[in-house]
Amino acid sequence: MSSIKIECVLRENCRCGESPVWEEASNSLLFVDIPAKKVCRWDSLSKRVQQVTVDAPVSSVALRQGGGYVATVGTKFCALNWEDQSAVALATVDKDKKNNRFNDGKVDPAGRYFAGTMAEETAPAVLERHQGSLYSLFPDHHVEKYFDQVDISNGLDWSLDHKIFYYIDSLSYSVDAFDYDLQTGKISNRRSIYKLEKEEQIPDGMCIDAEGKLWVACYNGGRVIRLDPETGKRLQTLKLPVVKTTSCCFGGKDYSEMYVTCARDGMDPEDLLQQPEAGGIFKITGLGVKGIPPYPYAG
Ligand SMILES: O=C(O)[C@H](O)[C@@H](O)[C@H](O)[C@H](O)CO
Ligand SMILES: [Zn+2]
Repeated sequence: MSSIKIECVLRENCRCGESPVWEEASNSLLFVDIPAKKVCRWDSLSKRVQQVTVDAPVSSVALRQGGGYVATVGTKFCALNWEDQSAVALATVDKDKKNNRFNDGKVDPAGRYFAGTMAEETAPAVLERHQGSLYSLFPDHHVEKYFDQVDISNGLDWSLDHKIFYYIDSLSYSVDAFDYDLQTGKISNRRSIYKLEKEEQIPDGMCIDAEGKLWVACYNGGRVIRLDPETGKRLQTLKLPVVKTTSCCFGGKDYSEMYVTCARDGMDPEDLLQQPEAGGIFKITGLGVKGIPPYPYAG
């Protein structure tokens, strides 16, 4: 039995930290602060943070093949150039929905950038329902839409054999699976693989580990849970000293560490006193299981 250690490695005071992504080439963790319109890069060796500010809420960031990054900014899929701090639109979605923005996004094993949308929140988890959709940006920059009627498009990842796509629409309180066709990027046969228990609260970001199990950050639940998608059973619960845990990824040496983002927005002054690390970046070691490298966008 390994001994699990959970520490706040960066007190960043993110309003809503999200989309942690490990960049092996720079030993860095990328993440965003959605309402602060910031993409951050934390160098795990120097412990320094760099940031790029964009002109709209930025909900996800991903690596790009050939260098640089892609990000979802407002309702745009963008190419992000770190050196000149520019974000250039590659495609726009939900043009008829002025109150929408993108939320979580991630690249599939074939290099397509998947991301879903939602109506802007008036408070955490308070928003006009059924306004979101799930999309992907193909390497040739065309966009495909999968479905609409989404409340809060959130965590996503693919099984290790690339045959299943896992997806969370937060207000369904369910982790869902689809059959996945990697060749075409098509999804089918939606089903629920896990329903959250009441105390687990709202399912948010998610990632898969090298054993094919899913790790789901529970917003308001102050925890990350490990699920077996085959049996539908919860295998493990990691409790954090902050309640608004938003997402997780593996990183560090051989992807043996887990990084967790969280939010401050929606907390009252008393909560903030009790959770001074809210909005920080947490590192979890000693899990005894590794993750897999993130896939880069192929366009
Ligand atoms: O982190 C995200 O994915 C959203 O953008 C957040 O706003 C929370 O998920 C939401 O508030 C909880 O439901
Ligand atoms: Zn999220």
